[in-house]
Amino acid sequence: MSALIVAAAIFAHSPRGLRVLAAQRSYPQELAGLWEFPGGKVEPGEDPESALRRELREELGIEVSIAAGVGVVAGPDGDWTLPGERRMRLWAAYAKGEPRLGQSHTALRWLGESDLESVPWLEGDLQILSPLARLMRSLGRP
Ligand SMILES: Nc1nc2c([nH]c(=O)n2[C@H]2C[C@H](O)[C@@H](COP(=O)(O)OP(=O)(O)OP(=O)(O)O)O2)c(=O)[nH]1
Repeated sequence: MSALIVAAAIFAHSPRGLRVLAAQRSYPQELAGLWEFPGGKVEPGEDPESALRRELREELGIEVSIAAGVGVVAGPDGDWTLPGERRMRLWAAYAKGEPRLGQSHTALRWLGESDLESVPWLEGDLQILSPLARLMRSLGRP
């Protein structure tokens, strides 16, 4: 069984439309500077959604509510396949409160669906950008 990573596409409504939070990794050196969905590894014995909530609390100091009617942003096989025998489960969520920059990241940025490609994402996340843009268009519609 490959290691499960849990992460969130955290949305916020802004006057210019729906935005999603991208976070720039601070470590390890080979990933530093690349952008990701905040999250991390599930610890032994932890259920995935609790792991997600713990990571978001630790990394950004926020609680989230999972987006009603969306839940998980699924790939072709549900969880997304990442390089290095990893899988990632990605939830659509809304932040309660403003995310704060912690030790894990060097920058946070709210991106609209048309500027998702304006930052260099981790390689495994590139497959998610088009489905995410589609989801953002549908969620952003009145
Ligand atoms: N959080 C996150 N990790 C991702 C994404 N895409 C992607 O390939 N990964 C990879 C990078 C890492 O190899 C792995 C996540 O590990 P991590 O180092 O963030 O996990 P963690 O917060 O539990 O870290 P640590 O305990 O090792 O410090 O998954 C993504 O969008 N978000």
